Amino acid sequence: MTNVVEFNNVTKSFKNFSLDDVSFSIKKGYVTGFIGANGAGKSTTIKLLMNLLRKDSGNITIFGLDQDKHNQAIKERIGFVYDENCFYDTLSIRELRKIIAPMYQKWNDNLFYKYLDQFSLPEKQPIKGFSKGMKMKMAILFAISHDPEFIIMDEPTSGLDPVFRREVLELLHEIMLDEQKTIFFSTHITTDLDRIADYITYIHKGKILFSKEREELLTEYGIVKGSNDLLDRDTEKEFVSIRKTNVGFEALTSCVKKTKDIFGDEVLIEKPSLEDIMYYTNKGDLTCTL
Ligand SMILES: Nc1ncnc2c1ncn2[C@@H]1O[C@H](COP(=O)(O)OP(=O)(O)OP(=O)(O)O)[C@@H](O)[C@H]1O
Repeated sequence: MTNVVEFNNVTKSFKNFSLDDVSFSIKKGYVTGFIGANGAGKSTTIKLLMNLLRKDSGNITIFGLDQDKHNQAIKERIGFVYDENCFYDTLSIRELRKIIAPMYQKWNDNLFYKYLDQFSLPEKQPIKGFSKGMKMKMAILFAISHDPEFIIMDEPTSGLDPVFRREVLELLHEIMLDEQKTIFFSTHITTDLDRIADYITYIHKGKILFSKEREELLTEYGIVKGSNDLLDRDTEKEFVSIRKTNVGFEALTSCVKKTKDIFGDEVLIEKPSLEDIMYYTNKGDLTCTL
C-alpha cells in the first residue's frame, strides 16, 4: 500500500510545547481522521505538513517527494481547508475565483461551477455576510476545484450544525468514490469519524500514540467492567486508565487479548467508541505496548 505522506522523526518546539519525534504515515486512497485533545498538536502537525511552519528536525515526504525540495509541485496536488477564514471578506466568490484560479495549473472551472451549484452558494455576494457553514463550504469549494489528489482539512466540521456537517461528510464520501484520492482531516467530533474514517491517527501531548486502521483499533481496545476487588497494583497496570465507583470499575484496555488472559470471565469487555479511547487516554498514561 502506498503512503501519500511520511513523517519521519519530525520535531518542532515552541516555548511551552513540543512535537516530539513524530513519525507516521498517511495511506493513499483512504480517509484518515486526526484526533487529539485541545492543544495536543493537531494544527501544528497540519501546518508542518503544509510547510507553513519550519520543522526543527526530521523530514516529511509527500507523494514520495521531499517537502522542502518540491514545495510548489506538492502544493499543486493538495487541497487545503484551514479552520479559520483566510479569505478577504469584502470580496465575493466570483472575485476570489479570479485571484485563486490562476494559482493552479490544474484549476477546473467545470468542477468549480458544479460544486458552486451543489453547495447553493451565492457567487456575487461579499463573503462577510456568509454564515459559518457557508464559509466552510466556500473554503472546501476553493480547495477542491483544482481536482487535488490529497485533501487536508483542519477541523472542517467544527461549529457546523448537524445538517451542514452531514453535507460536508457526504461530499467527502463523494470525493472518495475516486479511489485515487486521499483525505486527512482533524476533528474533535469523533462520531464523524465513525461515518467516514478508514484510519485514525491519534496525537497526545505532542506524541503520536497510534496511527491505525479504525476497525483494528476498535478490536484491540476495550472497555472493561468488573468488581473493584479484581484491582490491585499489578492488575491496574494493565489499563490505560480506570474509573472506580462504589459498584465496580470501568477501564480502558489497549490489549483486549491480554485482558482476557488475565481476567477470563470475571470481567465484561465491551467495544469502545473513539470518544471512550480519547477520554481514558487523556486521563491516564498508556501502560500496554501499542
Ligand atoms: N506559534 C506558536 N508559538 C507558541 N506556541 C504555539 C504556537 N502554535 C501553537 N502553539 C502551542 O502548541 C500547542 C499545540 O497547539 P495546536 O494548535 O497544534 O493544538 P491542537 O491540537 O490543534 O489544539 P485545538 O484542538 O485546540 O485546536 C498549544 O499549547 C499551543 O499554545
